Parts: sequence; C-alpha cells; structure tokens
Amino acid sequence: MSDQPRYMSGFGGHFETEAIEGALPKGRNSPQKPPFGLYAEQLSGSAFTMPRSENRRSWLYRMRPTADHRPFARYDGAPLFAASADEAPLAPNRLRWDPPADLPEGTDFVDGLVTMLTTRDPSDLEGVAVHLYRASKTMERRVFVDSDGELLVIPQQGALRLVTELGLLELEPGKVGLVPRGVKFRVEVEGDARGYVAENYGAPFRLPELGPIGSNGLANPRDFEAPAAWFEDSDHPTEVVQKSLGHLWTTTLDHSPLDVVAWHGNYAPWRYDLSRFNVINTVSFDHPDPSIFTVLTSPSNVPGRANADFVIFPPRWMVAEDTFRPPWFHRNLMSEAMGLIHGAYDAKAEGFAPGGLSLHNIMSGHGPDLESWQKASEAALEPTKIAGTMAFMVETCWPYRPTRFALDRAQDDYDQAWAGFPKAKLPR
Ligand SMILES: O=C(O)Cc1cc(O)ccc1O
Ligand SMILES: [Fe+2]
Repeated sequence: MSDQPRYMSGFGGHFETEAIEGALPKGRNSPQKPPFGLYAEQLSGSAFTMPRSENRRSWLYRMRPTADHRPFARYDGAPLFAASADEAPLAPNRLRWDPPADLPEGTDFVDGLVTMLTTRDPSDLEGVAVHLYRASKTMERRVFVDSDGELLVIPQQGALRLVTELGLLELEPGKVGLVPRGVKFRVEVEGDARGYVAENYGAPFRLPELGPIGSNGLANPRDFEAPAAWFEDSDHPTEVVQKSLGHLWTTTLDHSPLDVVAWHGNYAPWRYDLSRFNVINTVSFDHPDPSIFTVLTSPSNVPGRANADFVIFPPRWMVAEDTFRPPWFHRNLMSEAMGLIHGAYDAKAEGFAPGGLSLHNIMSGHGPDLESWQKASEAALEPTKIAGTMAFMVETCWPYRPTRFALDRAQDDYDQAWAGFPKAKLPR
C-alpha cells in the first residue's frame, strides 16, 4: 500500500475500494466472518429511511470496531474552538476582520481552530459555523472527529494532508476538502498553514440544481475526488478528540482508529479544485444574483432557502454592457460570511485581505465600497478579466453570531467603507 493518495472521481458516487486485495466482502455487507477477521461497521450520514437521493452511508471494514473505546472526558486543549456566540445582543453592524495576528501559535490543526461565527445549536441538526485555523504542527498520535457536522476545509496558506478513516486527501490553497460528520481524521502540515473551516450541522452539502443551465456547468461532479482506501496498522496509544453537542471531548485508544482496510458506499470525504468551477455569468447586461456561483448547497426545510451555501468568486471575464459590474448595493434575508483565499475582491478596494473575514448579516446594507463604486461607475466597459483572485462566501438563512474572540478583533472603522457617497442630483 502506498502513501501516495489515490482518488476516485465523482460527486456522491457509490464507490468501493480496498487497500488489501480481498478485504472487501463481495455481494453482502456483513458476512458472518469478514475477510482477515476485519470488523464490518456501517457509518450512516442520514437516517436509514431517507429517500435514496438523500441517503448516505458507507460500510467500513476495519481492524477493530469503533465501539471499542473508554469514556470521554472534557478536552480543554483548544480554548478558542467550539466557543459559543457572545451572549450580548448583537447590533446590526457590518463586521470585518483582518487576518487575526494572534491565532494560536505552534499548535496542530485541532488546537489551532478558532471559532469566529456561529448559528443555531448543533443539536438542532441545522446551522453552520465559520472557524479559522492556524496549524504548524502535524497531529501526532491523535485524530479529530466531529459529531456535530461535516467540515468543509478551505486552505488559505500552506498545504494540508488529511489522513482520514476512508483514505488520504491532499489539499492546498485553491482546493477545498470535505470530511463528513463522524469521520475521524488527522491533519499533517509542513510549515505554517492557515485557512477557514465551515462546519455544517445541517443537511450534507450537495451540488445545486442547474435548472435552465442544463446538465453541465458550475461544479461538475467528475471533478470531485474521493480517496481510495488507506489504513495504518498502529498499536500506539492514539488520542481521539471529538466535538459533540458543541463541546470537545477526549479519550485515548490503544491503537490508531485509522484502520479501515476497505470500504464501500456513498458517504466519504472528497476534495475539489476550485479552478475547475465552470463559471456562468451574463453575456448581455446586469449583475446576476451570486447564486450562479454556488459550488455546494445544504438545503433547509424551506425550499430554496439554504441552511448553507458555499459560493465562490473565481477568475472570470466581465463583459456586461451598460452595467455596473461589481456587486450592487443590497440587503438580504440571507446572512453572508465572506473570506478571501488570494487576490482582491471586486467589491472592496481596501481592507479585505486574504485570510480576513467579513460578515453582512440579515438585512444589513452593503455592497461596493466608495472607491470600488467610483471606479466601476467610470470604467470603460470593455471585456475585462477578473484574474488572480478567489473569494468565497458561506451564506446561510440563520443569522450569524460572532464569538467574543471575533467581536474583540473586528475592524473598528468598517462603516467608513460606505461613507462619503455623493447625493443623487435630481432635476430641478
Ligand atoms: O459582496 C457581497 O456582498 C456578495 C455578493 C456578491 C454579488 O455578486 C452579489 C450579491 C452579493 O451578496
Ligand atoms: Fe452581499
């Protein structure tokens, strides 16, 4: 078995994969005696009885059952992670953050997670939280697992290697990776890695419907890569840090739980290269709603009103005629958290740096800052390419609430982005 990741292509596919030939039972899920004395374990990411289109489960064939563990105790090694929202009433202000200068130093991925924005409670099975991470140490002899939601990892600086129960995923800025709810993993890093994590407590992310766009476009299913089976046979004590019901817990196993030798099913991690996104936009006039840039959506119970949308603003041509091309001024029902992987965002000339974050919550007025508005109002409307940039948005119907850490570090002059607009001149 090589330590070189191998991938299988397709979003939501029913995969089967074995790291050792003959490890995967044929024709049944739970034979009386699985090959080599492996344990069969079903991991369900949906209720058993959900419709086929919603049903997600995989069968894992592992060296020991997950059930073999001792009790969990409170974990306090990641004090800024799993923090709840600040309890004071939240003013309807727009908020923005520079990349925090005081993210944890010298930590691994788990201890380097910092919760910035939260919605709902994980036990609602709805909502999304936005975290930052800084990791300069590989997770040694420990793994993390999140019972509260799936994790969309969005690197901004530095490469990560996700060693998951189902296989290996390599990520670097420009790629995103998803670890499903309940899947254990450790993160290996070289150097100082930073980025964002969207933790989705609700329905798992899926590709949006394409409607009149047709059968191709936006994120295409074949560009998603799930890992082939990979395992480690280690009898070293291994710590499991688990996030459950909004808190962190720890227990230590006498082995590595990354011991899944074979698996099959449609509940699996994946990675996706954002540069594969097929951007659709106007070729005539007007700036369409940003829903055209949706990579993934987690629906809520209200049709069309997402629990969470992961939206990107990739390099693209702007050709609209007689049009104010950047985002227009707007107020929304949906709440928008935005991050920047690299480059500059076309609605913000200043103050929104790679690694930074902004929050435009329910009904708060926002849009281009003064400088972006001035430039775009006067620009010659030739075809121009927006290049060298990748911003993203985690949009949700549940208004965000920042943590204390976030509130204490918000820029104090963000409102100035929209100060000084000239008054319209009406005919006399
Ligand atoms: O910059 C923002 O606020 C995100 C955004 C972009 C866009 O093109 C249209 C609407 C919108 O909320
Ligand atoms: Fe917006």
